[in-house]
Amino acid sequence: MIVCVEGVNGCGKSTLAAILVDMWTRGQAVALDPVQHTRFGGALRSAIMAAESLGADAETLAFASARLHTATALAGQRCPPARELVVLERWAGAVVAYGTVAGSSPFLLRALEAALAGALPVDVTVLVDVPGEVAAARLTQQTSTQANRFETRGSAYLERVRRQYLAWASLRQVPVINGLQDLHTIAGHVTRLIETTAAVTDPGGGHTTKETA
Ligand SMILES: Nc1ncnc2c1ncn2[C@@H]1O[C@H](COP(=O)(O)OP(=O)(O)O)[C@@H](O)[C@H]1O
Ligand SMILES: Cc1cn([C@H]2C[C@H](O)[C@@H](COP(=O)(O)OP(=O)(O)O)O2)c(=O)[nH]c1=O
Repeated sequence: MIVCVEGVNGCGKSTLAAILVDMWTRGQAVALDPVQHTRFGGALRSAIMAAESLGADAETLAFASARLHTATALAGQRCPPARELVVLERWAGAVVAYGTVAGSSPFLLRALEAALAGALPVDVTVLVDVPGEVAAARLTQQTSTQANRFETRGSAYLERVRRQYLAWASLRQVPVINGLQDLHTIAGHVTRLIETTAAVTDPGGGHTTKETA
């Protein structure tokens, strides 16, 4: 089972991914950042962050390339069986939302979105939605990790990315979860979506997750 959590920086993806992994009872569960999952992706991300002036299409292509390489790596390990859980922090939605705000060509974005969708069979995708202001405030409070250049552009930038994410979710019928709710309520929503999908893909598999409190 591959679950993808999309959303702007600070919407709660990493925290939610950790909760989902912790709640999984069927088999192994792992959360991963598909950009940095491989050494190649990590190196690309460092190069993107270090680049002084990177054109929008070059930047979008580089992010997508890192993600596509992760798809190859996951396929090499064979895609997870229904009893295992992989939670991806962003996939194709990020390319569209961040890429649109960056000013990438719509043709390139459409092609990359299709390539990403074809590269990995994501079972459940959700968008965790928070206003840019809330996301920016959460990021300012975070002291554990060093902010990247996308995280220091402020609430207006995050709000623009959020709007693109919402437009994408509406077009692709991706469920939108209100990220202002309590984390366990959010995890409960995602768990129900996972259970519904699991009932179709692994009908005899029994309960997927622990009860949410
Ligand atoms: N639903 C929530 N309510 C309140 N705070 C939250 C919620 N989700 C995440 N946070 C907090 O917001 C900050 C950013 O969360 P994080 O999971 O790192 O976001 P992301 O991975 O999307 O950048 C963290 O300090 C986290 O504890
Ligand atoms: C253009 C573009 C930007 N971004 C932005 C959003 C992230 O803040 C930043 C780094 O991505 P990533 O390493 O996936 O996430 P994070 O640092 O938030 O854990 O790049 C993408 O993720 N994908 C894209 O296609």
